[in-house]
Amino acid sequence: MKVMLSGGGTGGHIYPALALADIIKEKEDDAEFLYVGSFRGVEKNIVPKTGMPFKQLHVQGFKRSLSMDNVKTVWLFLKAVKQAKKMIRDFQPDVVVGTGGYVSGAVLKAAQKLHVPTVIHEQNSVAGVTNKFLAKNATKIGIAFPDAQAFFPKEKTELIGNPRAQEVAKMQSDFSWTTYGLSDDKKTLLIFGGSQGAPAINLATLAAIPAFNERDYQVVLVAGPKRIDHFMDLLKEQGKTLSDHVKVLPYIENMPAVMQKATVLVSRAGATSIAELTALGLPAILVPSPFVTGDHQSKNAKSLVDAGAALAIKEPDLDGNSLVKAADALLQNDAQAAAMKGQSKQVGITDAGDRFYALIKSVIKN
Ligand SMILES: CC(=O)N[C@H]1[C@@H](OP(=O)(O)OP(=O)(O)OC[C@H]2O[C@@H](n3ccc(=O)[nH]c3=O)[C@H](O)[C@@H]2O)O[C@H](CO)[C@@H](O)[C@@H]1O
Repeated sequence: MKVMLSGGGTGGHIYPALALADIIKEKEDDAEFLYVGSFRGVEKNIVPKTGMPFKQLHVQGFKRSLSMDNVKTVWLFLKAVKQAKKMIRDFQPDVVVGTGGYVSGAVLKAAQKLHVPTVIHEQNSVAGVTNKFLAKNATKIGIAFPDAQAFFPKEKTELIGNPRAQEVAKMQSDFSWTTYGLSDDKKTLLIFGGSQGAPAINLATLAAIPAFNERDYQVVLVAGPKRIDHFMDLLKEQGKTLSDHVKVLPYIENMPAVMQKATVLVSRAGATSIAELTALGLPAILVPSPFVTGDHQSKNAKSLVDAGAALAIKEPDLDGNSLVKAADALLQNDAQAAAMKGQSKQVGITDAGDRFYALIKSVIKN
């Protein structure tokens, strides 16, 4: 099987594509892949490290206001479609899979024009702009939340979950907290704000540091590669220090392995993070980002809160006190954490990768 993958911009679009590739490789060891990403998104840092062949296109997003930049966006898009067509003719994929982000718009549009089967994956409960644009001509559409069905033609849409969930659920983690100078015998609160870190979560954690320094559980904040320096500057300015059991990191490469060893998670309500934490049944405190299309993170979070699988704190209500209160509620109350774990597992779709693979197989012409 020859599969062209495209998804870009943020980790939430990239990791599902990579998880799908791993599942295909497990089933067909002669499978071939080509990943097409953008020059701007984080895929340029993530994909080459996997050893997968990687090509890039220049694309950019639309501005919401009237702007000359939008003329450039259209011009870049048309140019990218042309270049993508050449990549498709050279690689001759059996199927082209798009997991969201502007670059996947150009790549799948090119495939649709060349009559190559296309499958799109929507990770959120609210469909993204690119997937809505591609849906009409897509061969099949895989969704991760039942609510997303409303955005797509019913006859070609299937609830498959997020393949990253299966990857995380199956992984045998040999990660040890000693990697970060912590103990494997203590409970650990892992805090991260999506793949890029979140200022509001970082600031609340900063305010909570004196309390966390006093707790008997460990705390790890992943501040984000571009945000950690600012966090450390503020920490110094405020005259605060980190105790031995509180750590701040820029990014965690092997997040699925690390998540397996966490006790409670504080996270944005990005689709991939949710797929991962429900696959593990990890009790979570979700802080939905208010800055995303259609407020989809609040809807993602609500579906978990309604199921008793997570707590949520709205960003305006998030501060040091509310963060510590929610963390204590789960880390100092084993019964509540255990109940949430059970509910979270109920929500997770841990065979999402197998379902995605079946969907891909169903569109390939023999
Ligand atoms: C701000 C924004 O537009 N966010 C969107 C983006 O999420 P974004 O990419 O920020 O977040 P997601 O929660 O979907 O995914 C984050 C991914 O990054 C990984 N990770 C994170 C931190 C780290 O240190 N290491 C690491 O590997 C997580 O394990 C996860 O796999 O795409 C998602 C999927 O369409 C959407 O639901 C989000 O609303």
